[in-house]
Amino acid sequence: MVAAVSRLRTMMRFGVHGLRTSWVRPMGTAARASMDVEGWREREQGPSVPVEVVHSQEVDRGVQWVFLGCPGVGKGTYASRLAKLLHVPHIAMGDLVRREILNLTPMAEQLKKIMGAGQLLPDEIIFRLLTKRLENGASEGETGFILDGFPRTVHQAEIMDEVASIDLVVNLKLREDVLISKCLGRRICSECGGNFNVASIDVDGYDSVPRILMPPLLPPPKCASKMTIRADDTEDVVRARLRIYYEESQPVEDYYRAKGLLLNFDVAGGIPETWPRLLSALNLEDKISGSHDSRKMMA
Ligand SMILES: Nc1ncnc2c1ncn2[C@@H]1O[C@H](COP(=O)(O)OP(=O)(O)O)[C@@H](O)[C@H]1O
Repeated sequence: MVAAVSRLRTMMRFGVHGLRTSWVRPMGTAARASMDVEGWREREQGPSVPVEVVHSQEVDRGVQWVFLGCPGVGKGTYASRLAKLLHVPHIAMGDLVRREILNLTPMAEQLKKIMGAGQLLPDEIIFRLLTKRLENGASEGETGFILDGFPRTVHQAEIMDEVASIDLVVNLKLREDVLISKCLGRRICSECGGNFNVASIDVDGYDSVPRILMPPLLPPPKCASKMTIRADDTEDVVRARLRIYYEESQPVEDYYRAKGLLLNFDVAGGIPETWPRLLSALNLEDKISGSHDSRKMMA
């Protein structure tokens, strides 16, 4: 992990000092917003010191997994539970960006606008936020991660491959009508940050597609009056995010499939049914059966 962070930081420095095309994708695709990152660069880059790769070999590290899947599929729900179970951090790219916006950094308004339109942020911003998060984690002894929301493009996946070795990619799947309902039902507690969902999903199956039943995940009374809705969870923006997912992120599935790392998993119900099925698909049932944690994670 320390080596991965050092490599990422080294690549970023090369990027900043002239070899930028090696990792910053040209702007201007339909999905990618362009923004002025000069101010960001100056503030974030810090002094240009040589980076030493501290560990050449990593032993006994935690898992290095990636969660893929459309908006609303439940990446955060399941990645966070698995991260707890496997004692690694859950690193959600969207949360890192939202935190940056809350910190009122000089870039906040631009970030907000791009996110609000459902577009992808420039790679430079994403890599800087991720590097910073991984560096902080490495300094606290973190040795693995479950990434959620990164990589979102083949280019990001290629860069990731150069800095860390991904063990497994879990690709969550759910039909589109349900994804939209789930995004529109999403609520976040402004105080504790807890994620809830007011959508009550019960859609008939057809042909070989099974019926899908997902009860709402309602907040406890202490959070009920503090529910907020993400600015990008409106129907138009959710549809735009889905389009961008199909265009930019679905090829990432093919990328990892070709490497033999992709595990497809159908989310076909609420957490109590899906969580044990996911553990079984990951051969992790023995990690949890009968424990107190098991009951907590199914809620
Ligand atoms: N890897 C990334 N590359 C570019 N932009 C990103 C990335 N991850 C997150 N973002 C930005 O943050 C927004 C929210 O991300 P996230 O919370 O993961 O949403 P979702 O629920 O759509 O998976 C994205 O729509 C995009 O604007």
